[in-house]
Amino acid sequence: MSNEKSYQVLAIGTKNPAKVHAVQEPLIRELFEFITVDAPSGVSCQPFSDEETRQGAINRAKAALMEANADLGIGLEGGVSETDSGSLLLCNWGALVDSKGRVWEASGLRIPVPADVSVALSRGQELGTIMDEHKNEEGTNTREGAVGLFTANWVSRKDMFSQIVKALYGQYLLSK
Ligand SMILES: O=P(O)(O)OP(=O)(O)OP(=O)(O)OC[C@H]1O[C@@H](n2cnc3c(O)ncnc32)[C@H](O)[C@@H]1O
Ligand SMILES: [Mg+2]
Repeated sequence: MSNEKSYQVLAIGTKNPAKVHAVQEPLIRELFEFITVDAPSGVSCQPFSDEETRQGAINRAKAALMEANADLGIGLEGGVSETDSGSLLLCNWGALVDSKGRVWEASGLRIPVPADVSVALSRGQELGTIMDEHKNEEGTNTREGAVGLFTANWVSRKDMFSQIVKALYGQYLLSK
């Protein structure tokens, strides 16, 4: 008789290292084989509402699961949402799906987008591009992200998405 435990395949619907590490770090002791998939979000590159961002996360999770023929799929999506007064908030969503079609959702930290960045977003620029120009660097979205820049690096993009991942996985465990 074998004592070996079986690994489940968890497909992560992105190749962005900030998001991939946000999934791998909290789940490192769980029995998962991780596969990264460049999954389409099915929404705009820069989601502009809570609902669009949430839908992007669900679409990515489902596409990753299908593509990798995995047991579980996870999607993480960043966007902005408008408040009643017209200002913008950074918003972030995650979704976990299983092969039976069940879906778990969680959203993360919301933080105001500074006025000058909001103006650039309203002109149609993508947040990642605006952040890169601001820092005069490339690929800030794969590292600290906008949330890092807006919090003096007290919260990184990975930390923020990790909390979403923990909330997703906890809900999934409770449902088993
Ligand atoms: O490869 P993917 O997974 O698409 O990674 P991404 O960085 O493009 O991530 P999203 O599509 O989820 O994010 C939408 C846009 O918001 C940007 N962004 C950067 N930092 C962010 C943050 O902390 N929160 C939300 N969005 C952020 C991101 O670069 C995109 O322009
Ligand atoms: Mg993107």
